[in-house]
Amino acid sequence: MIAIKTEGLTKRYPNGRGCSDIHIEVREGEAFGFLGPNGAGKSTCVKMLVGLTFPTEGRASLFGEPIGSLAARRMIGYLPELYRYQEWLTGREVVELHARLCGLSREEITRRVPEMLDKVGIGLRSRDRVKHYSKGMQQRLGLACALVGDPRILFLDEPSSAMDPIGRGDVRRLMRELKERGITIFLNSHLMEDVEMLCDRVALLNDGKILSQGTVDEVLRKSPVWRLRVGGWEPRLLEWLREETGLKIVMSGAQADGAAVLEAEIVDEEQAGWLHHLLIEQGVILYESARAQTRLEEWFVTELAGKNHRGERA
Ligand SMILES: Nc1ncnc2c1ncn2[C@@H]1O[C@H](COP(=O)(O)OP(=O)(O)OP(=O)(O)O)[C@@H](O)[C@H]1O
Repeated sequence: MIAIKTEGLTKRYPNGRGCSDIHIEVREGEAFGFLGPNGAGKSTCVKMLVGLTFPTEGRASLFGEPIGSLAARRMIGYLPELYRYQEWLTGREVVELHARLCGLSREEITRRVPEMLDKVGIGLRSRDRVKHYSKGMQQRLGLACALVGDPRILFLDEPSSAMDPIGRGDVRRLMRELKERGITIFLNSHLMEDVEMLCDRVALLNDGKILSQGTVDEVLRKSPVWRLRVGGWEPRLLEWLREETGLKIVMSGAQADGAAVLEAEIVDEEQAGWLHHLLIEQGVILYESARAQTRLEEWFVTELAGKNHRGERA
């Protein structure tokens, strides 16, 4: 079932910025990574999907319900990029308020609010006022608010931007758990590792438009480069190996004690076997050998190379 569908979704602000002609489909239970440089239009698109701002053209739906409708809004949980909660309330009161807005019954509120506060790791501080919370705690509070209504679709705009590495790890685990429960996740993030680990598919936005989209597996195509960490290396071997194998081999790191890292472009596995055989025959010690993988970060940088990032320009 399609959870999120957009057709030519466009928002043009009076200054001409925003995003345009966005076509995406996210299936139920999928995690979708929405990526792009600063100012690309990611938050604008999310704000339309959650019904906070209106499209100037195009349309979109959540499980078939038009965005902005009550039926669509009932299905979502949203952690905004710039979250601010009522400083004079306690954390618990803020989540209770969100639970009431979601229409939860008194019994559900009594059960779910403390459960969500514990889940995001602020249960012990839930009776403190928000003004005494750190930025990371406020972001955790925002996650509790997004989750309290038990949403079918979760929109997370930079969910761990204010958190320390421990907090980021907590959010990563939480997102994985939610995905395992079948919740559809739409994630805006600059943390490529998180996107790579969680998302099934990604779209890359630049200058308000989708530049590229596909499954994470497609994007992280296997690279032809093998990386070998070796010991007992002698510089004379490099030229000899190139001649024996006919492969393009470079040394990406060599030390006086014979430790070195080689990178070889290998198309088929026979060549890999031959290279490893020759190295061992020459008395080289193989500590590690693996095919290098393109990381999402490299994909992001490569796709955007030479492109204009209008959103960031004055
Ligand atoms: N309310 C607004 N009025 C006018 N222009 C806006 C408004 N909100 C955003 N913009 C502009 O629209 C473009 C897209 O902004 P948006 O916040 O959607 O980008 P983003 O991809 O979420 O960026 P970031 O990664 O920095 O959060 C930017 O050029 C921004 O300056």
